[in-house]
Amino acid sequence: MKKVKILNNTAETKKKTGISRLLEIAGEKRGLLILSGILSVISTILMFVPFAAVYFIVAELLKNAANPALSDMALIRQWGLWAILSLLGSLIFLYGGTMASHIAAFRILYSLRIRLAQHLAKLPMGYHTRQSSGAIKKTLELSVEKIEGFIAHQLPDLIGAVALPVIMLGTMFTLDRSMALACAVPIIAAYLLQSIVFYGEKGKAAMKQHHDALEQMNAAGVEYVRGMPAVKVFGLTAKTFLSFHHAITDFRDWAVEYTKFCKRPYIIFMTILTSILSFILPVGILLLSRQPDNQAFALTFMLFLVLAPGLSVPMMKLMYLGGNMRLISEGVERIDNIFAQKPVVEPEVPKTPKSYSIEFDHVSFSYDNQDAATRSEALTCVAFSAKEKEMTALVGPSGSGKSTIANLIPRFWDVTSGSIRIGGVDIREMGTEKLMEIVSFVFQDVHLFYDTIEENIRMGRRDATAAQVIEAAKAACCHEFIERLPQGYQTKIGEGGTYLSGGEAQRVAIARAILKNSPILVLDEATAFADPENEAKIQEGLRTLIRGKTVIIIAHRLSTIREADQILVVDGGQIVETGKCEDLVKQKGLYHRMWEAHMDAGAWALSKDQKTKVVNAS
Ligand SMILES: Nc1ncnc2c1ncn2[C@@H]1O[C@H](COP(=O)(O)OP(=O)(O)OP(=O)(O)O)[C@@H](O)[C@H]1O
Repeated sequence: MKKVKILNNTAETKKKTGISRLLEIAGEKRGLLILSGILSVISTILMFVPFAAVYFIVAELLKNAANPALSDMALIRQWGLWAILSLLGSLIFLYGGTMASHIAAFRILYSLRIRLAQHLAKLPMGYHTRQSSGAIKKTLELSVEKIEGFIAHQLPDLIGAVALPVIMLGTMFTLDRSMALACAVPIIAAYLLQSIVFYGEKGKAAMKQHHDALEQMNAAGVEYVRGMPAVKVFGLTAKTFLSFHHAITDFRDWAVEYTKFCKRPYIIFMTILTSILSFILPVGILLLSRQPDNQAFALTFMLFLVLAPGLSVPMMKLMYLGGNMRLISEGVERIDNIFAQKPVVEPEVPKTPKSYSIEFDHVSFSYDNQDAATRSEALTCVAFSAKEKEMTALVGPSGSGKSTIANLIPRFWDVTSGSIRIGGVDIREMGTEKLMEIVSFVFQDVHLFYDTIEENIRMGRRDATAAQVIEAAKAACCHEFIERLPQGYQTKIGEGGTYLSGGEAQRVAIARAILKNSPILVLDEATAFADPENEAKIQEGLRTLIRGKTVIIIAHRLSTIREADQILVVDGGQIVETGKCEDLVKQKGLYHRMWEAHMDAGAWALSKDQKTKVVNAS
């Protein structure tokens, strides 16, 4: 592997910021970039040749000003030819340089996005709940895209914009120091002004605000689009959906403030740069008035007048680059912030469990995204063991901690104290890859990817054949409805209006889990969306799925877990009752009350004459 340490999340990489960090990132494709730089410099030098040609042609004409017929026409034509050829050559080298920088940029972009995506997948769920997906999306897309712009376009421009003035000023100094100084003074002054204003603390703070405001706007925009059903139902608009509205107005306010902040220094900078001639003219005229017969000086003066305006073009480029660079640097900092997030800790020597029983050993847990002052434990000293190949059900009121217990098993979060063991091995000593291999999860909200149904099911096992996918779909009772879709298993979800109902999506998720066939299965509200017909099918799918597996199931409908080997009743983050259904009903505790409510709910019917019952069937 080549030098790709650049964006690894080490403390070392965190040290560099700004342009040096950008160059470090660009350094991943150093060879291509050096080639691009060399080609850009050659192109710049060639661009300078027409100026020299003009100089020599005019010198020849001036030499024979008294009798132009004596001018060496062959020499003049030769210089004319050189001017055209060098201009063409300059364009060819520029093309080569830009190609090299683009290839480098897109390779860097690719590897950066892949590494970012991989790193994000390794972060604990706590990070993802803390960060809005809009903000992450902005970093993944915009900030990375800006780096591409920097490497592909701005880096070669930067080399050209530095090389050209250096060559020009160098030539000027060899021709006439006083006039070269008159040229250099306004340029230095303009740059000092720019760096003081824009690179000062205020300029840096403005760039941070820019990214913050943009991130908030992105996050609120994603929220607005995601919450469209609620937006419609409650008649919200982009104006009345306040967080979105505020994000937009904040960004507008920032833009107005920043424009005000930049206005004056920008105008001064532009005025100085575009008026280099007004610095040279007085110096040149003064010197010429002292030696009116010096033809060579007159020629040099003329060359300065031709060259000087050309200096302002690369200088302007440098200014725009400076502005962009500040924006990009802030974006890079955000990328580095993601890399600096600690992934789920992996054991040095991963252990493999011998069996698939699950044991919660005095587990306490609190979510770290809550305000420290008001933070409370979501789970307190939870202890139970789920035997291998048995079904353990979690029931309890809403917010009691059932999903939290389930989410700790695949290490979406790590326990605050205590430990969770699978087959006697602490899950933190197991290696997440192994853990993910042995645990399947059917979530409350099924997420289907924008892909074919076949690929969505294959997510359970990447190497499954089409026949195995169909077999799993049949077992999960989804083969029939998939066959009815326009392109069967090749139908893309979300395309051409193909969407699945909640129950159908649940069955696809079950098919995935059947295909994965892992020995431990966590089912969170698997029948939450089901209508009676769907529920029967889901139950049938589940029966196939759970056979011979250690199952942890959270179910709202108590009837679905009647046969469970063990029921854990959770309340206020603690396990308050444990046993089989009939034993718990006899205990006359919380489960008994829930069971009664469940029975009531079964008999409940909607009628104008009956009073509405509020039933919590959990
Ligand atoms: N990501 C989170 N960040 C902070 N707090 C959370 C998070 N998820 C859940 N909680 C809190 O933890 C507690 C337990 O929530 P949990 O989702 O485990 O309950 P539950 O029993 O599964 O509820 P339900 O039956 O309604 O799904 C609640 O007080 C909840 O507000």
